[in-house]
Amino acid sequence: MESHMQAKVSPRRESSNRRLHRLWGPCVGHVITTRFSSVIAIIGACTFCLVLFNLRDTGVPSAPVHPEGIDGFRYVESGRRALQQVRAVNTYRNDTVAVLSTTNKMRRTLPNVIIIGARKAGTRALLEYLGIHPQVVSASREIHFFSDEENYARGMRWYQAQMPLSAPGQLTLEKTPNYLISNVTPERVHRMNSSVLLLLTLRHPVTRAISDYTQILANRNGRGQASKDFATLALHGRTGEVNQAYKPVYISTYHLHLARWLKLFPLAQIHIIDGDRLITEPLEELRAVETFLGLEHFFTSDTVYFNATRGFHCMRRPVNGSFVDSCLGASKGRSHPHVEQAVRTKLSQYFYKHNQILFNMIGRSFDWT
Ligand SMILES: Nc1ncnc2c1ncn2[C@@H]1O[C@H](COP(=O)(O)OS(=O)(=O)O)[C@@H](OP(=O)(O)O)[C@H]1O
Repeated sequence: MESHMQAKVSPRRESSNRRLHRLWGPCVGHVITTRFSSVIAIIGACTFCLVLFNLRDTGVPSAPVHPEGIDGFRYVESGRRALQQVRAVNTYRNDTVAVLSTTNKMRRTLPNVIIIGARKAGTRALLEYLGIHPQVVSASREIHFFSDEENYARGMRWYQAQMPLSAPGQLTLEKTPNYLISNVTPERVHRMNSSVLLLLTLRHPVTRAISDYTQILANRNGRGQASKDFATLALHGRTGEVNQAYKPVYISTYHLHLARWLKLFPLAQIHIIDGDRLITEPLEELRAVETFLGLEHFFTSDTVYFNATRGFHCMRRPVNGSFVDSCLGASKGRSHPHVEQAVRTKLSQYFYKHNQILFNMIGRSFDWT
């Protein structure tokens, strides 16, 4: 066969082949001596190029690829593109650390979205609303992983095991309002996943502080402990000045806490929800959250509706193919104790300058007069 094919080679080509043979050695010369060998050489060269192409450094691991075809992306800090890439990275990372459950394709993943606070600003309502979205699963209880030393010492596997099962493509959501004010949490969250998406609900600082006090009061009453009134705790008795160290006041000084997060996370990665509007206009706030998370629009007045008996919005939760009405428990939406207008004014004046710092920080303002 080989000698037959060689017989068809022209004398001119034969002499050039002999030159090549002399130059590149017997091996190369032999390969290109015949047309058949040339075709083999071209195929070989193409295969070699393909291998080189696949081995190139793309900056992201080449496997595993997300079942929906989403591969890892580099995170670029700019607007919408950044968020799209953040989502892709989240999906990718969670797939790589997924603990496969016994249920086919369902798994527990580390959260790709965290509600970091603020306490008493509607975090539970936000979690429960998002929990009925088909593309979201949420951990029902507060995990306190990053902010609690004992829990943090249990490790990332433990944290992951606290998450609900999710299908590929679903986001996993956790909420622990204490994360906002915890000094150690931003750095720990960042170490877990620098691309995690953060949700932060903010409420009028005075209303939030009174709501916080109401919660503490209810807990103390439940334990049979006596309590001072709000004004006594929030203002210094002798001077009448605001007691900045009183925790409900301190928590409402939002910029102090957010500044720690912004040292590590770009603002584009933190979506701020107006907690007051979440009470009155939840659909608008939820639609903005859907857009931020890249979810399909699911919430309508059918799924989130005002319940006149409850005095708050409630939701229709999908259960076994039908919808079940569901409102938050009695610990949400408690009536607040009376606080004198003079005390409210004093606090509003105190918060004014802090609010301005916050508004500059986030490029957005709230009507917190
Ligand atoms: N739909 C609906 N139903 C009931 N309550 C609602 C709802 N949406 C927002 N809120 C407001 O949420 C406030 C409680 O905030 P949190 O869930 O963040 O509290 S907690 O920190 O988890 O204890 C709670 O504050 P208070 O009214 O002071 O109790 C509510 O006003």
